[in-house]
This record gives sequence, structure tokens and C-alpha cells, in this order.
Amino acid sequence: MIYERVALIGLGLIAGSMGLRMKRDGLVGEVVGTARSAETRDVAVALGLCDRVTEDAAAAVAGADLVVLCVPVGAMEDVAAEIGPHLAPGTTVTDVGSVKRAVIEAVAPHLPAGVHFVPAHPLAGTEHSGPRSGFPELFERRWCLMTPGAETDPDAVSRLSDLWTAMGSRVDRMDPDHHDLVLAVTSHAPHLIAYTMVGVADDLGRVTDSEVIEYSAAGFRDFTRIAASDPVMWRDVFLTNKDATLEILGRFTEELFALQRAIRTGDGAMLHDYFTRTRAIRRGIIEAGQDIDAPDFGRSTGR
Ligand SMILES: NC(=O)c1ccc[n+]([C@@H]2O[C@H](COP(=O)([O-])OP(=O)(O)OC[C@H]3O[C@@H](n4cnc5c(N)ncnc54)[C@H](O)[C@@H]3O)[C@@H](O)[C@H]2O)c1
Ligand SMILES: O=C(O)C(=O)C[C@]1(C(=O)O)C=C[C@@H](O)C=C1
Repeated sequence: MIYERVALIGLGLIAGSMGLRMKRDGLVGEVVGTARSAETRDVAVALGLCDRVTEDAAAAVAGADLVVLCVPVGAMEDVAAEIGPHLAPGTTVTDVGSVKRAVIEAVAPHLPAGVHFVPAHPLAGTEHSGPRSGFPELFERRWCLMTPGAETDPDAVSRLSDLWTAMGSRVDRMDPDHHDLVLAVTSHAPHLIAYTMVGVADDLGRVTDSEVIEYSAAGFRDFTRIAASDPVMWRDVFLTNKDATLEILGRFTEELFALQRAIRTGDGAMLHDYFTRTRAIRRGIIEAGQDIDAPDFGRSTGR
């Protein structure tokens, strides 16, 4: 048993998946959940993702040796302020937020001395949200990036790492600013581009009433899946990872203009070279065993 009592604050996709996994595999003694709405609390108990629920977060953290903040990034500070006075020394507090620097700045000032803060981010999710969307295999073979400060108790870090490993993740450590830049490239900007592309199609007035849906090619369908992601979560991601996202979008725009020019001037060689380079990146991901959606990670098919 890795922890005696885990408190999950905010019972959505990530907390639900953690709770189901911890319960299924007996990784912790007790899971206590807290959510603002009575309906969410009832669903959480009915689904068995926690042993019991409390109405307020302060009650949930009492006696917990691990507290996991699973709310949108913009809500982390309010939750930390609420639970801070009720945390006992020796407790580990972690989060699962998609942005790390802003969460550290929002949460750390509210934690009393003796509490270990180990920020983390599982690189796993879906476009669905809420407790019903959780499933215990969500973190299987996915990275979990931890961004603790240099002064953080190493035992607290390795115990949390053990929990993520037991939930199926591969764990790595990163500097928080570096995390935010990497995720701006791999997750945040791509989401914004998907949102934009679906918005463009919608502006053409055909998304809902027929052709775009009826004749939707795989590329656009993938965009619509991503663009169906939770509006609150993604609003908060962009507001709190502003600098890195703007930096990447600036570079994206430059590349887009270069491709636009190649199309206008009929520069087929430029387009061919560009697409050859990007294809190699996809193959690199597969060879590194990162394409977890491919049945055999693509190794035999060479996809
Ligand atoms: N969905 C993903 O793909 C994904 C992946 C990795 C990390 N994350 C991060 O995990 C966190 C949770 O995301 P999720 O997908 O589980 O979201 P979710 O919408 O499924 O769940 C979030 C829960 O937090 C609750 N909540 C919101 N504000 C609150 C507040 N002020 N106080 C208490 N509860 C509050 C909501 O009611 C909801 O039940 C976010 O910080 C997100 O950035 C999400
Ligand atoms: O698969 C998806 O639906 C996701 O968008 C998951 C995804 C991602 O970009 O990979 C989204 C946000 C997270 O912080 C981590 C994972």
C-alpha cells in the first residue's frame, strides 16, 4: 500500500481515473473525494471511484497522507487557500494540472511548512470530462511529468512516483518552465489549432447542417474530437501558459505563411521537403514506442 488515505479534490476525468485505478489495484488504503455538487459526489460513490465523499475540501484532507488537486488550473489557488490551514505536516500535496509554473505560484504560498508539494502532470486524457468519463487504464504507458523544486523531500517525490508507476505511467522529472514550453508545443498549441480549424468550418456554416459532418475526412474528424474538449479547462490552460503558447503560436504563424507562399507560388519542392521532414518525426515517435494508440505501437506495420 503506497498511501493510507488519498484525498481527491475535484471529481472529474482525471480524479475518476485515478480513483478507479487506485481502488482496483489496492494501491491505497482509502480514497476520499470531494466535489462541489451533490450530484457529482453521488456519482463518484456509485461508480466506486472513492470510498466516501465530503462536501467541503477541508474535511476531505483531514488525515490524508496524499492530497491530489484535480480541478481546472484556474481553480487551484482557491482550493489551496481552502485546504491550506487544514493540512498536517508530512502530508504530500500534488496536482494534475496541465500547466506547471502557474500552479506552483498559485498553490505553494498557501501550503504550511512541513507539507511536501510535488506538482505533477499525467500526459493522458480524452475530450470527455466529469466523473463518468474516468477509466482505470487512462494512464497506462503514458508519461507523468513531475516538477518538484530542488528542495523538495526526495522521499515524498519517490513515493508519488511509485503511485504513478503503479497506475501504469512512466514517470519523469522536469523543470516547470521547460514543462510549460514543451507542452505548449505538444498539447496546448495543437488544441488551439484544432479549436480554430473547427471554428473556421463552423463559420462556413456547414458543420452542423451537413456536408462537413457527412463528408468529414479523418483529419477534420480528429480536429473535432480535440475541439470538443472541456472549455473551462482549456480556457485556463491558455490564460496560465500565456507566454509559452504565444511563443509557439508566433513560430507556427511564420511556418504557416511559408507554406502558404509555397502553395501560392507553386513551390512543390518546398512542400515535398517539408512534408518529408514531418513524416520522419511521426516515424520517430513510433520507433520510440510513443504511439500508444497503435495496436503494436506501429513497429510491425511501420505506420
Ligand atoms: N482532460 C485532460 O485531458 C487532462 C489531462 C491531464 C491533466 N488534466 C488537468 O487535470 C485537471 C482536471 O481535469 P479533468 O479533465 O479531470 O477535468 P473535469 O472537468 O473532468 O473535472 C474537474 C472537476 O473539478 C471541479 N471543479 C472546478 N472548479 C472547482 C472548484 N473551484 N472547486 C472544486 N471543484 C472544482 C469540476 O466541477 C469538475 O468536477 C485540470 O487541471 C487539467 O488541466 C486534464
Ligand atoms: O487525448 C486527448 O484528448 C488530450 O488532449 C490529452 C492531453 C494531450 O494534449 O495529449 C490534453 C491535455 C493534457 O494536459 C494532457 C493530455
